[in-house]
Amino acid sequence: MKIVRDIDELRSPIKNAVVTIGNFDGIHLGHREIFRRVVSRSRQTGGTSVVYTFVPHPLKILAPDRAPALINTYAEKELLIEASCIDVLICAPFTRELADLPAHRFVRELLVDKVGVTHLVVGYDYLFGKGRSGDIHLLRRMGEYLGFSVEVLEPIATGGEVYSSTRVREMIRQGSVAEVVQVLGRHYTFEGRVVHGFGRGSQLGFPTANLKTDKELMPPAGVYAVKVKRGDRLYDGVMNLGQNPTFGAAGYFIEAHILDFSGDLYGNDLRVYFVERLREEKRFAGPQALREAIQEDIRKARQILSASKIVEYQEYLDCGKRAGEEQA
Ligand SMILES: Cc1cc2nc3c(=O)[nH]c(=O)nc-3n(C[C@H](O)[C@H](O)[C@H](O)COP(=O)(O)O)c2cc1C
Ligand SMILES: Nc1ncnc2c1ncn2[C@@H]1O[C@H](COP(=O)(O)OP(=O)(O)O)[C@@H](O)[C@H]1O
Repeated sequence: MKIVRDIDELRSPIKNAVVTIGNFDGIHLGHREIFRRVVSRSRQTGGTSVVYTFVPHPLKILAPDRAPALINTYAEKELLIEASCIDVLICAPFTRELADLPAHRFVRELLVDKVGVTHLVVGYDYLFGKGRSGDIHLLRRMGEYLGFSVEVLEPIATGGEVYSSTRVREMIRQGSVAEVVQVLGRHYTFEGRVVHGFGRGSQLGFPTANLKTDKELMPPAGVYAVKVKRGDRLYDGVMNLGQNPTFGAAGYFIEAHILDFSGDLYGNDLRVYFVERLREEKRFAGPQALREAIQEDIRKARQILSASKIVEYQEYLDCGKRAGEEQA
């Protein structure tokens, strides 16, 4: 996948560009259906599939107070879009000037003149341009005289509820990490680097890798059954998010105990996949009561994890095979 970080890098329009535009935070199953349409159309017409998105998320510039915690880091978003078999990702800087560009100028000057759109795929409620005044009617009208077609996707739902980034955020905030798989099509995950904690874990008998991450949206405090990826290996684990109230600690810690593992992890990058929430974080009477609770957490986690298979980014990266299926 080619990544364009500045629209002016595009010296000439992209050949037969089949484009979708949006923020795509979460890359949930609704987003993936949009990408699937873009890829399938570009393959039918010998064109180029293009995702046009913005960095940072527009609300971080326009209304930082209302900007939500992002589901994906920008690095994860790139990986997931690549894994959706897109040819070109435009990650354009979102600036005040861009926000002030009237919708019709955005279409003519950027989408048509710069990107070279021939077919545009958008969701039913897509709004864009200054004051969000551009909508699918404007796109269709402009498409007629500027020579591109517009495909509008109806809302895609599961269990009577439309897939949306807002719904994913609500589920994660509630700790519904098992249920969110139905909306994301994969497990909720983040990456972190192992840093030093207080050195209590080993004394407890359960050393924990304390993680530092730039992930914005995390599930609430509590204990979770997780899978932990280190290099190419995937381990079962238990994770605690919270303040470690048993030790009266102040702060917020993200820590994983990896089952059946011993070794030094400091400085390693680990990717954690949330599989199921086990319980709330509690204040125990002392280390012995906490130790017993962790033993019970591990027992439950083993049961859950032995029966669960996680879906990883790499498993989406099957573009050649999917192209074959579509032709068949
Ligand atoms: C599975 C698991 C469950 C935990 N549950 C709690 C809890 O309910 N309450 C609490 O105070 N600490 C809990 N902890 C966190 C321990 O207090 C923490 O791992 C210990 O203080 C080690 O901290 P350190 O990494 O800074 O040395 C849990 C840890 C694990 C691995
Ligand atoms: N099974 C394991 N799971 C997590 N970390 C482990 C494990 N075995 C060894 N370690 C190592 O032990 C360290 C954690 O020990 P701990 O006593 O909890 O110290 P800290 O307070 O620095 O986290 C981890 O960062 C890692 O390097």
